Amino acid sequence: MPLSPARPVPARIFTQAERQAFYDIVAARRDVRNEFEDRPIAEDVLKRILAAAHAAPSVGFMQPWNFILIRDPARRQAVQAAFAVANEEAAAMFPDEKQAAYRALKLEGITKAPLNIAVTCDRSRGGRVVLGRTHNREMDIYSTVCAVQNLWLAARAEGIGMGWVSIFRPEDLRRILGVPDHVEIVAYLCLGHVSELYDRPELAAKGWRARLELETLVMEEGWTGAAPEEEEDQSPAIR
Ligand SMILES: Cc1cc2c(cc1C)N(C[C@H](O)[C@H](O)[C@H](O)COP(=O)(O)O)c1[nH]c(=O)[nH]c(=O)c1N2
Repeated sequence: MPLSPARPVPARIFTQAERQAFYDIVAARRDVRNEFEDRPIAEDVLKRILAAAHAAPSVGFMQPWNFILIRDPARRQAVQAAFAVANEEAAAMFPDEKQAAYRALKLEGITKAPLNIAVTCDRSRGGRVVLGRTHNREMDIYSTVCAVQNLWLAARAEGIGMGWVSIFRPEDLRRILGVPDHVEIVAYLCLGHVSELYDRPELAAKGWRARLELETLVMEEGWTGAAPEEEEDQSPAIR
């Protein structure tokens, strides 16, 4: 395939409607646990979502990710069982007065969602010395998280809900999925069509934790001290 010349081409200017569509998708993305419908995701849709993930930035263009697609009900049952063990341990970590509220939350859609995806980071890809990772070894993990966020937004654009489940003993997932030691499991994701979604984070809707005010998080020129936590804002549209 002929390569295009190695110099910049004009940057496309997006229309106001295109920009707004992007911000609407960002604002309407949710972490989904329970609203999954029981119908498969079409292969062409899945391909586009994965292509969006693969278009993410990565340190030294390392592209350290793999996407393990998990559809087998028996394997998802095993993952669900691993979650249940860890979730019981998790509940016990909260102060007594929060444990009942924690146990009332639904924190995964592993068997309800028709598709699970484990996103991994191959820490050996691209060799030992990677451009941009020379002074911070975690940059390949951060890159993989960028891919997860692209995947999450693309899924929402396609009408697919996604939930991230992180309440596992890492060694349990590694065993169930047969992941080798040099590869880190960065995210375990549940995906499926959704026709209903919360209009704000479910944890906010259920009173677990409120969204912080953006203005309290922005600092000028240097660290000026974290502000005390404020009242919930109502997740306004981004305009
Ligand atoms: C790294 C990471 C890990 C997790 C999550 C997210 C991220 C980024 N979230 C989802 C999280 O609770 C959710 O994103 C916030 O509550 C905000 O809600 P929205 O994503 O805006 O709907 C999440 N949710 C859940 O029900 N079980 C889980 O184990 C996790 N784990």
